Amino acid sequence: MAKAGIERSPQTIAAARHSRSTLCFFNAFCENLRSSLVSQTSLSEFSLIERFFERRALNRSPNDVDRAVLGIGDDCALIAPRAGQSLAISTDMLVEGRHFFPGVDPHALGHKTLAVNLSDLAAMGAKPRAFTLAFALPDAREAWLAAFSDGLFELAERFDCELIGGDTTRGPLNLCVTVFGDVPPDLALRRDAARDGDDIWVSGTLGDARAGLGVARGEWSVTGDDAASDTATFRRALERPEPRIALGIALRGLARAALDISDGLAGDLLHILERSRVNASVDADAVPRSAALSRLSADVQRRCTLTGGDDYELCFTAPAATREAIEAIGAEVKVPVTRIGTISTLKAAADRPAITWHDSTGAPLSLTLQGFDHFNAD
Ligand SMILES: Nc1ncnc2c1ncn2[C@@H]1O[C@H](COP(=O)(O)OP(=O)(O)OP(=O)(O)O)[C@@H](O)[C@H]1O
Ligand SMILES: Cc1ncc(C[n+]2csc(CCOP(=O)(O)O)c2C)c(N)n1
Ligand SMILES: [Mg+2]
Repeated sequence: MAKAGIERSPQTIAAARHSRSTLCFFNAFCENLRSSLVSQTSLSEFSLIERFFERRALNRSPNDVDRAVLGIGDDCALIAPRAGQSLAISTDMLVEGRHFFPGVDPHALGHKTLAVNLSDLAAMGAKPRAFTLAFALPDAREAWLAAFSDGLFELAERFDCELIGGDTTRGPLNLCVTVFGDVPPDLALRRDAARDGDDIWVSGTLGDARAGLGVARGEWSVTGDDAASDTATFRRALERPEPRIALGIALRGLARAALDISDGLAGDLLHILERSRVNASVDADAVPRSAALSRLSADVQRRCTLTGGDDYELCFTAPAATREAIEAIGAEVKVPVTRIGTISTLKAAADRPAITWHDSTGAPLSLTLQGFDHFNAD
């Protein structure tokens, strides 16, 4: 919640102009201004914060008991932990060229910046409460900021998640959110809780976001009668993921381990296995996919569903005795849930946890799959 050192007062500017002794200061001020966040034709840093972020953050009832004790405007925000609950905290950063293409729709970017963070709360079974937003912008364009903040706050308001602070600076486009949520500590859906015999489930469908990335990069193309709507499906999945908050909360006390699939099923499921010290057997054909993805080649489907990142669906394990309850929850929160495999014990305590893949006939598949890795990325 630091503030960049930009001089704002017009009186200070005038005083500097009329004093030789302050000439150096005035030169420094001019230099500062040149390299500061805003050009003379656009917004100042603080009017930008006030107009596009602080005003909307305060657009809530002052009597709302869920609000922070102290929000935007001080050196720190203050939030009080709730009785019997832990604060779930997570940070995710989006960098232009790494997480999104230059020139992406700013409304979609605002949505995704918060959505990927809320998704981590969903994966813990936590209820969103507040967030901070730190960003670097190359320049302060009003239309861009208006669309970005609309996309951000439309999602924040849907999940009653309050913006309580942040940091604003000039630089290559980079957006970082920290989210805070509430979860009773003994009901949090942790990665280390999978047990022998658990079913492995995923929500929604997997692979559309990776299919959208492949289309945008020209790795494959979409053809046929449904080309326009399939392309729109993939693009929507890539740009506007839906955090599965209601599902995560409903799974408290039923699911054992959970995470959100940001780096691809193969890599992310392995995180559960490593934390829980167990193996998994997965039916690659059972992994749910959209009708649009089913129209791409079998190879592309497998690559997108098993290794594609950016889906933000939940992968969770649960005892077989909870199958009906989990189906009922999926119906209640209107998110399809699909069983794709089973957890088993390691053969020897020192073994590295692994996933064995098979097809719908049970025939083993020899797949070498890797999740998204920033330093070894696909
Ligand atoms: N620079 C860092 N310092 C400390 N902990 C980190 C750092 N980067 C990541 N972590 C921690 O490592 C763990 C895995 O991080 P990761 O970012 O892969 O989370 P994820 O939920 O698997 O993926 P995503 O980033 O897509 O949400 C988390 O507990 C995270 O807090
Ligand atoms: C332009 C562009 N290039 C690549 C991708 C794919 N991608 C980037 S980061 C990531 C995993 C989640 O990130 P993190 O682990 O940092 O949360 C994925 C799947 C994209 N969306 N846009
Ligand atoms: Mg996660």
